[in-house]
Amino acid sequence: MFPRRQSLFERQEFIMIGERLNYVNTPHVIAMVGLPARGKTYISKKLSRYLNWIGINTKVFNLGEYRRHATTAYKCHEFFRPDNVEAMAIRTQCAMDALDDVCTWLDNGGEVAVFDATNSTVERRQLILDIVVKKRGFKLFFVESVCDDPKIVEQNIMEVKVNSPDYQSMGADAALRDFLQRIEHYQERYEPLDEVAEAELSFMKIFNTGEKVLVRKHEGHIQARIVYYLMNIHIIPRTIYLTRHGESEWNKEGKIGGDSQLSPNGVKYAIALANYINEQNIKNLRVWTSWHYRTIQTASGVQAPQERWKSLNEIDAGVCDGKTYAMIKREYPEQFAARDKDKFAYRYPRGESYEDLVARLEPVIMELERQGNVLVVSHQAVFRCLLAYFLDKNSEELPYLEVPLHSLIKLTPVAYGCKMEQINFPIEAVNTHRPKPQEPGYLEDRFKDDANVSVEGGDNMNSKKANNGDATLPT
Ligand SMILES: O=P(O)(O)OC[C@H]1O[C@@](CO)(OP(=O)(O)O)[C@@H](O)[C@@H]1O
Repeated sequence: MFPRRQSLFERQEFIMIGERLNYVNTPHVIAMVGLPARGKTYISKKLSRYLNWIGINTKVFNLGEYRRHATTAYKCHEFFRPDNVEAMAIRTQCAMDALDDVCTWLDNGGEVAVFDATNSTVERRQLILDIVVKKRGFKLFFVESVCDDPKIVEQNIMEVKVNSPDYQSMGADAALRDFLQRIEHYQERYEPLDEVAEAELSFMKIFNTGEKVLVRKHEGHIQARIVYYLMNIHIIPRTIYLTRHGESEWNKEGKIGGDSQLSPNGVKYAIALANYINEQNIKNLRVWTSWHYRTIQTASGVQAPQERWKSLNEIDAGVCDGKTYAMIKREYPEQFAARDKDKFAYRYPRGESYEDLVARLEPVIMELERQGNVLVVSHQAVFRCLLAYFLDKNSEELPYLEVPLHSLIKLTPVAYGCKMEQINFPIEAVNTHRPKPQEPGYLEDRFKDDANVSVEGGDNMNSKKANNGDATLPT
């Protein structure tokens, strides 16, 4: 019905699909290497979240969980002594079981399996190589985390290990002591990945959480992406602030897309936001906005260096740009129904899909990973994609995540994920969230018919008073 759009995004997606198809034929095992408390689980979970977000079906297999399932005898460091023959047999069996599950999962459509274990001896890595590559024909890439900074190791133990199921009924100090002894047992037999002795392996080594990185024999698109991603992440504490622009004139009218100005309430939000952020005195804050007028206007009072990102522009609604949902339903009923059926994959004619948007936002995520404190001022669909990355939401949930106007989202990295706080500013704004079909509100008047659309006031929109929330607003 609509002529095919020749955009950069389409070309990118074509390349990605091509590579994905190619890649699907050769599933990967990413095997972690390193002493306990070196951030292997952190890397595994984070990598898995990223790969799933870019559309590569990834799952983590954590050997500790297999061990806890197999026996309760691990509650003391003695279990991990290399000369504890009985325990060693259990540990080896657990590794075999986990690798079995890894292979079964990859046989059944999985694309990347992350094997989260110490894999700290040449012998164990050879075993993995035999099973994964020689017997099953999968690709194998090792990721070793090397850390000789006692402060980082102790911080890791206190943050995640003392609260692990291994130490449920033990005090923090006793757990720390026991865990340090456990590390010593591993240290006795630890053989770091060796370029010469293990010349046939593909791997990367990350020293002291990214201070230095060594990459050897990585091959193909997927390994290149993993290497690039892991080179960019850091663990320095920081906060990412996300906010949509203030309410725009088109938001009030229920129109999507465009480049309209802020409404009077939107201007109030811009002032309140700037006051709030400026009062916080956030260290080395950077501000990123899209190229749209409404985000630039919203961020204009924030005192910090500002950058404009075209990648942060709102989803391109193509032929539907400038229309209300009711108009789209009337003028393009098939398109409207198709979007409701699969909102993530649906691409607006001559526009974009949420899937396209994720691809467009990958460089933004990469740069956010590298940065310290950042305030991002962008749009509803863009933030759904970014939040799905940070909060590990799948592609079905993603297009329906709630990102109301006039609220500020604070994301702070914690142990294995992200803490999210939302500050709702008490400034009125329309509600632009369209619920899923069959959910309460789907058939609300504002989506049914546009006969009552008021160009001046947007009377058909459900005006929603933002709740007072936990905001401490400047006076
Ligand atoms: O994917 P849906 O739910 O339609 O939401 C995206 C829409 O949100 C809007 C508002 O309706 O974003 P925004 O105001 O943040 O720029 C539209 O411009 C955009 O098309």
